[in-house]
Amino acid sequence: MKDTGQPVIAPQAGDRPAGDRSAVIELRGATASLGSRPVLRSVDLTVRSGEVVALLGANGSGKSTAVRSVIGQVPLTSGDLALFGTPFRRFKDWARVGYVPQRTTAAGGVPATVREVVTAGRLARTKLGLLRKADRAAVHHALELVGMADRVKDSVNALSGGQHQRVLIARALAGEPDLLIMDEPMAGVDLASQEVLASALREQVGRGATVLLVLHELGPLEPLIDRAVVLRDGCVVHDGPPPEAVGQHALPGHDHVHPHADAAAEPLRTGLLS
Ligand SMILES: Nc1ncnc2c1ncn2[C@@H]1O[C@H](COP(=O)(O)OP(=O)(O)OP(=O)(O)O)[C@@H](O)[C@H]1O
Repeated sequence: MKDTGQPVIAPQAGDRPAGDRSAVIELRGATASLGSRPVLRSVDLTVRSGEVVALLGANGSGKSTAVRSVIGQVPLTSGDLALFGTPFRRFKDWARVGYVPQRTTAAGGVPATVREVVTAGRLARTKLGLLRKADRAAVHHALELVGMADRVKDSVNALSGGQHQRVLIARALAGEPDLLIMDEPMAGVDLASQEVLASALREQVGRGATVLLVLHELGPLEPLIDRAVVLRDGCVVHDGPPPEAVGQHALPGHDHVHPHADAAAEPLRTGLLS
């Protein structure tokens, strides 16, 4: 196990045996286009039960498209996808999957409360949409995990960007997913929220969830990550141990323009894999 200088609270990546665990996500030769532009080019990506995999790459390399194809939002033009061993077209068990999309800066039009948003993440687990005691407990636990249990009655529009992101993550956690997919969960999130999210994720890993994360840097999640898959121009160029904490920024030719910077501001260059 790496000495990260951080307190060890829950299992770290190296603690979990690789074994021959079953594939939770299996993408084989996946090709996808957006408009006329090929965005994924024969991507192979396998995530096994209990693994935490980071999907890395420069802006526009196809990371979001890859995860959106896994949840069926972007159709594959060729290749195969299976979830929990079931071919995608027959897969119905969406209650097992939690998804946190890439954060947008657009304010929501409907002023939902924190409780409403997080409860929405539990609906697929309920019977006929009726919340039982266990459902309410799962919603409360998810809110506690992200440190938002005292804000249940607040409108999500009243929250900071980091708090808003915590609520979206709580929504995904409320369903107690076996597979958690998050697209840049730390982007635009303040340091305090990043720490809260890292510990929430640690709890998920501790209970055996499988996790696929799109990241532009490993940051505080680094100790949890088993494997990194790096995309470049829609192709997998690395599938193996995660780059060292500063390694990805140190590699030659890296230049990542942060996607969430204020459009009017000078782009923040973090130097990620390109
Ligand atoms: N709706 C769309 N129509 C056409 N092209 C698109 C669309 N959405 C994304 N693209 C293009 O597809 C490519 C891959 O985009 P994608 O969002 O998957 O990359 P990414 O690696 O997640 O990038 P980022 O780090 O900026 O989020 C980019 O060149 C992008 O401009």
